[in-house]
Amino acid sequence: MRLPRLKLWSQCRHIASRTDVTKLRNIGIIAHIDAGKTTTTERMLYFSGKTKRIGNVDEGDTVTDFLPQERSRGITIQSAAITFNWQNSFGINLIDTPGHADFTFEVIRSLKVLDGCVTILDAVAGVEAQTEKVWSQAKGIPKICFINKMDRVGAGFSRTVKELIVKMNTRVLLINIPVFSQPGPTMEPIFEGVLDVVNKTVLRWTATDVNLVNIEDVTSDSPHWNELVKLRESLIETLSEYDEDLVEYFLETANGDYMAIPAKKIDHSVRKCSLANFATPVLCGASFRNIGVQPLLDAVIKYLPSPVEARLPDFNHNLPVEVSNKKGVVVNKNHNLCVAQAFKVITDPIRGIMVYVRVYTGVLNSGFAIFNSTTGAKFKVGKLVIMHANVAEEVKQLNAGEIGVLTGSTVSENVRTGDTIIAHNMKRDGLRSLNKEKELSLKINPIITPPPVFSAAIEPRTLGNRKAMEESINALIREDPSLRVSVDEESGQTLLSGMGELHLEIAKDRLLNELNADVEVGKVVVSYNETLNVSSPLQEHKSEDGYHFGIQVEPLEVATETRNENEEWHYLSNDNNYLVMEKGAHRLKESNWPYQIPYDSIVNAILSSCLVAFQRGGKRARFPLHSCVVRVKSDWSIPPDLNSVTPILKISKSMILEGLDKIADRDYSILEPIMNITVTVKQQDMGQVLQDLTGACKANILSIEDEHDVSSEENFDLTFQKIAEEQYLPSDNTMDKANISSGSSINKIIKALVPVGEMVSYTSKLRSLTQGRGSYHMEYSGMEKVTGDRLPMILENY
Ligand SMILES: Nc1nc2c(ncn2[C@@H]2O[C@H](COP(=O)(O)OP(=O)(O)OP(=O)(O)O)[C@@H](O)[C@H]2O)c(=O)[nH]1
Repeated sequence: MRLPRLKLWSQCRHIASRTDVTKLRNIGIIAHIDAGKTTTTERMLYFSGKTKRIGNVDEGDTVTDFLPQERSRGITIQSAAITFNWQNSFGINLIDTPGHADFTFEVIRSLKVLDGCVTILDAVAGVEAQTEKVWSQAKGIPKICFINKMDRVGAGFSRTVKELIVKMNTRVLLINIPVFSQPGPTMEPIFEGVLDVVNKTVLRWTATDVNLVNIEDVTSDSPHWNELVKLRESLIETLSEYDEDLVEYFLETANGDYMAIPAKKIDHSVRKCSLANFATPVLCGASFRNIGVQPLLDAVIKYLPSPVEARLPDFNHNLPVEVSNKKGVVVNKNHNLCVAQAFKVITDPIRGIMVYVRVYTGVLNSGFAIFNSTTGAKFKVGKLVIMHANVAEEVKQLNAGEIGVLTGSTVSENVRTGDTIIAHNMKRDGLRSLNKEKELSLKINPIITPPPVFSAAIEPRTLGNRKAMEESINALIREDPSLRVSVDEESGQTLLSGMGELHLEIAKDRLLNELNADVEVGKVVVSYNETLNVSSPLQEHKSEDGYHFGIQVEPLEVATETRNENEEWHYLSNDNNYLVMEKGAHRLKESNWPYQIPYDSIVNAILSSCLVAFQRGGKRARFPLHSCVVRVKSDWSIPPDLNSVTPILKISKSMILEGLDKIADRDYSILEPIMNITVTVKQQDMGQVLQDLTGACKANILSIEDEHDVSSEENFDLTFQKIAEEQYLPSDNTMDKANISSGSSINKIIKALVPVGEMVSYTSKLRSLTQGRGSYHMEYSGMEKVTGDRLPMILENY
């Protein structure tokens, strides 16, 4: 046996090359609440040399959770983007996302611009509900799994891996597994390091210096040898299912010896499988104890894609896209075209509005003219910066693949979350030389926001404060488009709506304490909607001065049933409403356009009318309309010399409203948000919790399972069940001992569908029902029509 050696896992001193796109990784950290995302991010920043001390969530001094509300509550609310370096000249742009379901939108918009993900799992809790959700949202993005909290009593590495295979339907590649020391026969094993399957070493972290790692080669006389042989065999067998080159090497060069394949060869093969989403590399550690984070960073570089290997965004036009290591992504064969997407807006107290963008192709230069193809705005970009947590580095340009920030007064009115921006790489005012029809109208498909489920009324304390209140609400919404504001036409009341109670609570907190708004916030109520049961009669408008429109309002399900390729569907808002333009003669719009006003402007004008009309609400209780469609018949026309969209706006708005008025009251239905809830309780509390769910909460119980029991999985796929059974996994010694010694009962998981209105303040209710032993996770499932005795109850309360 060779003697162990000490490695100083020195902090990265190299400056990443900003021009070599193959050395860039844009990654996100995703997981269930409290899995350890922020703790892991803090360690990554420290080990990369970006910070000089390690911040802790529990002490409220982390770099990425810098909002006062994040620090005081110990949770992530906003995703934070940070840039740091690792290994020889690699740059990592990392986004730490929130785990709470109320902030799902933050995760969705981050995933849109990321090329790879690190999924963090809590080794005790296993694969939790929100992890399943974000995993499915990150479909198609290569992922690495980090099984964290291996130091906790009850940690189960293999049990968690098994859940991962069955619940996420993925093969796994065990890159390292936990190593424990056993202080005494009756004592708990202590997690101290990992067995590195690829490099055939054991890594032990020293308690005295977090940067020092004790590395021991595993040779045939080592106690870890037998385990390593089994793990290597299993790893190579899984890789061989995808990678024929490895099979060839294994048979011909390594002579069928699993231990003879060099680490480089295996890493290359793992990368192939990971990029193809064939399997998920799995590592483990305990970030809080600084164990396992450096190998995780190595894995990010080795197994996750660079921007040229990543999937491309969905563009609205089918333009040719070429990808090469040297030139990166080139759209429409135009090397001068820069396309970027804004994915996050924040208001910094010193720098003002900051817009985070991901550049997909070309170069974004400071001081150059930019075209926002989503809104049609043209402006000059001010300063460009790269964010290192809350420290900004000013740069002259952002290259393809990079994530950076636009600042300056011009960006605040001109860019919102989700907008596509176009620029010329070389010329300050080069927009005119770009192709108008194809390049300047190129859009990355927008980020769809989920609908809000709760609202609260907001009133200024004094009448003179209304303007200041509106400005503060606008600032809040600019940062978080999953918050929504609406004004009731009749009462003039302003309603702020959000994704959950916590979401609104944080919004209220920020409004009062950060933006110093002098407002009164009402109690939280459910965001009900209304929908149509029947279509409106066809409304026709024909005037001598050349306007002709045929407009009809329909329930979404009616429009979906008859949907065909002669229709153009435009998504309206998160209320699941659409505008359908029947194509007809206007299909020839590009080659033979008879009007002065461009087609897109006409559509945008009608979209605005739809929004206003749907927001006015239905006839039952004036709740905003949901799942409705405005259909514009194909034979519409406008005066050819018309140069303003105002008349189109006016005509279409009044036609939609007339159509809605002609539908009888009884043909409107109230819709309520239905939530998917997962409650985790001890066996002894289950009866009471179930009784409350089915009784007071009107829940529809979907299933009751033992925690970690994957045999009754809903998405149960026999192939992956078999893969899980065949996967070689070491025994979970801490978990078994923990269960035997504490005799703790297994948790039960109740899954149900519940109307959101019955879940207000459920956190405190569950706490009292279970003496604080229960927990739950809730997310939006969909809207359902309210029937029976719930209907008069809802109408009475409004
Ligand atoms: N024992 C142990 N505790 C850990 C470990 N990593 C994180 N924690 C603790 O777990 C709790 C949650 O950690 P966070 O890093 O805030 O988790 P998160 O996933 O970022 O949480 P949200 O952002 O709110 O979703 C904190 O109390 C951490 O100290 C670990 O490796 N071992």
